[in-house]
Amino acid sequence: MTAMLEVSGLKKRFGERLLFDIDRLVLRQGAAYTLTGLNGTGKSTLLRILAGLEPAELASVRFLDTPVTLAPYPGCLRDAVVYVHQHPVMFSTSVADNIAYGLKTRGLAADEIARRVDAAMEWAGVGHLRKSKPATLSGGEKQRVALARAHVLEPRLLLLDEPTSNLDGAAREQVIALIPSLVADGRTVVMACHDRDLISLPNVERLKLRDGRLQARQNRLRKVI
Ligand SMILES: Nc1ncnc2c1ncn2[C@@H]1O[C@H](COP(=O)(O)OP(=O)(O)OP(=O)(O)O)[C@@H](O)[C@H]1O
Repeated sequence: MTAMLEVSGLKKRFGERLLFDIDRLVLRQGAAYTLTGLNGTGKSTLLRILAGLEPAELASVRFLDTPVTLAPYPGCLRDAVVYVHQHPVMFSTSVADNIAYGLKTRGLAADEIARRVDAAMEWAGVGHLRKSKPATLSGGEKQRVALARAHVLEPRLLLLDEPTSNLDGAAREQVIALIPSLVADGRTVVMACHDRDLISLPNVERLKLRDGRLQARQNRLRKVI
């Protein structure tokens, strides 16, 4: 499978503290990964670095085999990588407006935006919330709207920070059920999480941050990368 993102020599420090030192990380096209590790090991920080939102020391970064910089990504890649925050911030207008926002900033035609927003809301099961104010949504509904808002942009790489945290029961299951379809169409998905059900989803590989290093686990094989 072709590499989507290849990062070498990634070090993150906060002041004197070296949070992690990753020799090499390769995320393949159309692959899904969970990023696990104890609290404070740096999962959110790593996602933010990969999203181009947080500076770090990097020896090299390649996106679809082209050398790029992170923080910031070049303009052409800003649309290709989407980060979904653990507690998504939304405009106080309506659910539909929030999902449409990114498409409007890209200058798409109004009928194309309407078509894509409808499809994304249906995909996430939030069509009935079209006119609702985000402040009135439950945690599970808000997370599904955030996923619809990311999905509608058709990113190549999706970085999800604890997509099921603070959810339980049906709300959690509804979010988990959306993940496999995100990987369709050759997208790459990385989810920082502690959720056993996400970790054990079929065809999801596990990246684990431990003692400042990143370990890749595939089935019973484990190697330090
Ligand atoms: N801006 C910052 N300045 C200094 N330290 C920071 C900063 N941001 C994060 N840290 C520290 O870096 C460490 C990693 O934080 P991060 O949120 O990435 O961990 P995490 O693995 O996602 O944790 P959790 O599972 O609790 O969400 C923490 O000890 C945190 O306090």
